[in-house]
Amino acid sequence: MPYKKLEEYNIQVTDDVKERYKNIIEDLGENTERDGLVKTPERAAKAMQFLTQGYHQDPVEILESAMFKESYNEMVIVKDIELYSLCEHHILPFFGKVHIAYIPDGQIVGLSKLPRIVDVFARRLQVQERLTEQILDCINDTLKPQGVAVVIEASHMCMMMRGVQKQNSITTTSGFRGQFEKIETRNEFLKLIGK
Ligand SMILES: Nc1nc2c(ncn2[C@@H]2O[C@H](COP(=O)(O)OP(=O)(O)OP(=O)(O)O)[C@@H](O)[C@H]2O)c(=O)[nH]1
Ligand SMILES: [Zn+2]
Repeated sequence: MPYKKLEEYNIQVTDDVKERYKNIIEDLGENTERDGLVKTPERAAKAMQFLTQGYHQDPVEILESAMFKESYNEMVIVKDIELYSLCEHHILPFFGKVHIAYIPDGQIVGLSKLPRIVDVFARRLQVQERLTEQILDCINDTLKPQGVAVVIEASHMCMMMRGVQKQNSITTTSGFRGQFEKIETRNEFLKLIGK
């Protein structure tokens, strides 16, 4: 089942993670018996399951559920897709925007499926580079378009709240397949997304 609903948290996982969060919160110097914190281990366990639900979802199934034969063979761009993911080194958020383009080769995909597969890969422990490639490869291998391009611009909380503490740096990653390996096509895409 591709989309996990809030009531579908795994009870066993919630219980296990809840107990571990309780220990972590106490180790960090807090009192898990005080009013505001009594339910926090359970809330955190559910939040983390939500934020990592991508491990249990199938992006190929999502794309294949809405592919349609069409002769349109110009560039299709969905830009400014909101991104929220977790850096695998610190388990802190990184967030920003994803821009996706593809040139169909006989079939198009339902537009909403592109942000949906972004979420499937983003809701895992990630690095921005791998996230970029996974989105790219999934579209390329499933839809088999003439070309596909992905650009991600993101800010990493692990570089903002801690570590180097740089508030304004933005990391850009990109990947291009097929027609987008040609400089003119790539430039047209970059121009259309305002880069
Ligand atoms: N390439 C890449 N690096 C990331 C990403 N998210 C976080 N990092 C980096 O992962 C690195 C982990 O480096 P370590 O030296 O092991 O960890 P650390 O001591 O906490 O490093 P600092 O963040 O520099 O304090 C850091 O440089 C992070 O900035 C990502 O998506 N891609
Ligand atoms: Zn990090």
